[in-house]
Amino acid sequence: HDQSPDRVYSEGNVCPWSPFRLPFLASCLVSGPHNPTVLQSKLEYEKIAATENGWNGPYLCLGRFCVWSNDGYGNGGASIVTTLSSRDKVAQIPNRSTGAAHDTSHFQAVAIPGKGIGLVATRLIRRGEEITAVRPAVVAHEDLLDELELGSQNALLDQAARALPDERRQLFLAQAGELGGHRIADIMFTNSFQVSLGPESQRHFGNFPEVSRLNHDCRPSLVYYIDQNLTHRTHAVRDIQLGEELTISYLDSFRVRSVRQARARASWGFSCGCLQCSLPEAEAEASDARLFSIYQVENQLADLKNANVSTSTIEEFIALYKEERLDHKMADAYTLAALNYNTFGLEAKAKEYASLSLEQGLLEHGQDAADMEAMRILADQPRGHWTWNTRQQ
Ligand SMILES: C[S@@+](CC[C@H](N)C(=O)[O-])C[C@H]1O[C@@H](n2cnc3c(N)ncnc32)[C@H](O)[C@@H]1O
Repeated sequence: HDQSPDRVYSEGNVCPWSPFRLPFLASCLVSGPHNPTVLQSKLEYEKIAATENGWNGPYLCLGRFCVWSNDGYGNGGASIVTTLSSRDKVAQIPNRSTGAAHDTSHFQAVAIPGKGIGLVATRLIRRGEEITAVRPAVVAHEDLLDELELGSQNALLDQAARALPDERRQLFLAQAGELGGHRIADIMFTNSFQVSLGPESQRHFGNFPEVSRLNHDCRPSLVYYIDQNLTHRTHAVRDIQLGEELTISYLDSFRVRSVRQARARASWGFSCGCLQCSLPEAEAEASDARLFSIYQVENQLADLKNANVSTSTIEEFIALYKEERLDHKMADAYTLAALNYNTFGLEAKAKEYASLSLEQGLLEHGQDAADMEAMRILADQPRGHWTWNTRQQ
């Protein structure tokens, strides 16, 4: 079976169901009866078919999931495969957000030995710079995988790709696939990020073609988060030299090397050869041991009443993070340090680490992150925070 993008795209085995989109595929105008939707009533259809903030559709519904698309959304259009309630959430997001222009002048895509294509810096990039800010091309509800059989999942994803404007669809189809099989599903699984539209029941996969060329490193040069407007933002977490690769971490950075490598193989089909994974055996063992120590000390510090904690525990904790080169994970470490210093009534230290947490947190999580408010109080008025002087030195 030929799975080339062109073939999959032109198969036309699923026709747009919505009257808004019928002219979209010429073959569908003359094809036989095709109504795969499970919507029960005309009323239900009319409710669902209304255009919301540029979201047109549904083009196809299977189970409780439908496909909608919006040509004016974000970076050249997007399709969503989701439920009606999640569609409503997406429709509340403005089509464009400030600062979400995609400036590519500071990096370029090149072949990287053993990694396919990757992005490298075309100038010195300073820590803290925003590198990309892009909206998704395709967003798909995670529950598709549990609730629909494979053929239906693929039909919805095909329809989502088909409903994208031409240029956006070409960019989407140009992404790497690693796992083989159905081409669009492969693209989604190889290149997607977890996107939440609220509670767990609204977890989605988000595909952002402009950042799909970022390869993995266990100690990456960029951090990313996806904000409430579904904008995927990356920032440099350290200075990046001209010609150096821009990377993100696909994996849990706190796992030992063997686990990280097994997960990279299982999910993306590569053996991680990053600097941290390529350490000589003795150093790799020392790195694994440090990660275990971080886990233990973190548990101690998270209990703000733990009597065994001293200021040297906090110092040791921060030193372990730095030695382990966890530049991209410092926000939570600084938060814990600030809170613990405050429990000892050490005002200057509490302020210092709260400020560091705020600065790093903006890069890692954005300004809406959960701990930001507590850190703002601590950076400004440590004595006004409930943790002030609650523990004896
Ligand atoms: C999201 S894509 C990244 C861009 C991809 N290299 C490309 O050519 O489009 C993920 C795929 O890139 C490759 N990749 C990413 N990081 C890698 C690494 N550290 N070492 C080897 N291959 C890597 C794997 O093939 C993986 O499935």
